[in-house]
Amino acid sequence: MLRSLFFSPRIRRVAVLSSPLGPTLAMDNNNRSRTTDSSVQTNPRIQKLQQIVKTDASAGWEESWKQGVTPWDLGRPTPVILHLHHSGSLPMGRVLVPGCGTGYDVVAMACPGRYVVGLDISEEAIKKAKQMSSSLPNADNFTFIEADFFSWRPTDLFDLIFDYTFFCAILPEMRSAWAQQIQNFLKPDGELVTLMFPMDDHAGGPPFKVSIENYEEVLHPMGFKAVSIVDNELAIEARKV
Ligand SMILES: C[S@@+](CC[C@H](N)C(=O)[O-])C[C@H]1O[C@@H](n2cnc3c(N)ncnc32)[C@H](O)[C@@H]1O
Repeated sequence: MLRSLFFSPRIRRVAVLSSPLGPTLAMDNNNRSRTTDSSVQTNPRIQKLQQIVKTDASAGWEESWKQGVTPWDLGRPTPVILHLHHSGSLPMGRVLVPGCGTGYDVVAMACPGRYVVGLDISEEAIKKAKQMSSSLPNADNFTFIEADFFSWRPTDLFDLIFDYTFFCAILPEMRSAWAQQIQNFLKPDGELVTLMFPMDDHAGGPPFKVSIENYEEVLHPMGFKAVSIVDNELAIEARKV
């Protein structure tokens, strides 16, 4: 485990889970990550994604879904989300998953008492998410919405936002706007849980490299403080950067 931090309950909380230290990843005392892992840069499917998305960030995502270039898609819920759900560690109420993709995590967290909204800019992604989930027994506990996270206006605020591979998918210059929307969408005592990936040294994206400092830089001005930063022991092998 890296560290756990607790702050006054009056301060908006953010729970951050980082990927575990991979064999080539080192963290110094300031938690700055250094790694020589180049898997993100050398993965041909990620290179293809970057070619598609760099032409036009919004149309590019739709195109990547249409072409089936979705190297991030696990085909199942994120293991740590299942663990947090089954161990009763997630808040009930309303949950938002921005950039939800096929929506496995949306479905995994949805239950009586917890209504989950999956949001994605891609029509094709939302179509796939609905196809995957419409006949599930908990279908009344979630919904999928096609919208741009940066211009969307929800009718009700959220108790929890779960961000996984969305922060790293957007252009780094959009990160302040991301934090502003997180602030806009959460209830005053709401929580953000985000899995930090990829914590490496590569250039370009998506996925763009992230660090704890990158999150703090945009979330601190919004009044967020980390309450917990822990290794994600359940990260799948390819995401251990
Ligand atoms: C790297 S994928 C992650 C998908 C999902 N979170 C997962 O882990 O399987 C990023 C997703 O964000 C969506 N996206 C990109 N920009 C967006 C935006 N401005 N608003 C909403 N969704 C967006 C893309 O269509 C894509 O499905």
